[in-house]
Amino acid sequence: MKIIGLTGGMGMGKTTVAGMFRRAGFPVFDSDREVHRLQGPGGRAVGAIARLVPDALRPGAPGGKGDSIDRSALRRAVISDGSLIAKLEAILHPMVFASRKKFLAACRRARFAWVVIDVPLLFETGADRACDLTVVVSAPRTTQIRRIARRRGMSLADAERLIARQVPDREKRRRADRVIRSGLSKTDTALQVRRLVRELCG
Ligand SMILES: CC(C)(COP(=O)(O)OP(=O)(O)OC[C@H]1O[C@@H](n2cnc3c(N)ncnc32)[C@H](O)[C@@H]1O)[C@@H](O)C(=O)NCCC(=O)NCCS
Ligand SMILES: Nc1ncnc2c1ncn2[C@@H]1O[C@H](COP(=O)(O)OP(=O)(O)OP(=O)(O)O)[C@@H](O)[C@H]1O
Repeated sequence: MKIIGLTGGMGMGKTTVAGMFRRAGFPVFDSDREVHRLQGPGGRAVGAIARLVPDALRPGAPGGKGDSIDRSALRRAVISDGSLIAKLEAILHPMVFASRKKFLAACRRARFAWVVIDVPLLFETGADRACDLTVVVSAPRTTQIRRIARRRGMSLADAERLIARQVPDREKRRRADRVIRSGLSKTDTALQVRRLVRELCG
């Protein structure tokens, strides 16, 4: 089984491209979604994160799945305390890694030829070393900023801080085996994905 490592800066269109791979029949592991699950009701990271940022604890409803993390409160805390993101990553990354390992083992058992792991910090965490092909989704900076601005709940200044923790787009493009350009229409992006899928699967 071969692994495609999919990455891209915030707002570049990674999740959209991952969806295109999924529709083409590839199993996809979505790291952001896994983080959200770990922070969601009864999630495994809730206790440790709540000890770090007590204000982010959202008590569960009676009879519900349990406590969860208020992501907006967590985002605000991350933004006001520069040392917090590294502590948060230290809690979450080993958990995400363990889930990814399980996902890959299940895909291997099911005899998939190719799978996709969608990892925002693919190069930053060294996850690229486990991949057979790395793909970066990239758009011009102005397009990236416009897309982030459109998303509710995150100001441009907040986005800039997370982007600053990411390997710059130019460096990602240099390191990746393939670049999917997402600066034009989604139809154009889908065409590039289709071309790559055809090349990989014959
Ligand atoms: C910072 C948090 C609270 C922001 O939550 P929010 O709901 O606003 O955003 P979401 O989780 O959907 O992430 C959106 C994008 O932000 C960027 N991003 C998220 N975490 C990080 C990080 N630690 N470093 C750089 N960029 C990041 C990525 O491009 C990601 O795709 C949250 O992302 C988080 O808990 N991050 C720490 C875990 C982590 O490192 N995640 C990255 C994938 S493993
Ligand atoms: N050609 C395109 N290819 C991909 N996404 C596009 C394109 N045109 C517009 N978009 C839009 O860009 C926005 C960001 O895309 P998406 O959520 O897939 O990015 P992302 O890289 O996963 O972002 P983040 O890292 O912040 O979670 C979405 O609203 C998506 O619909």
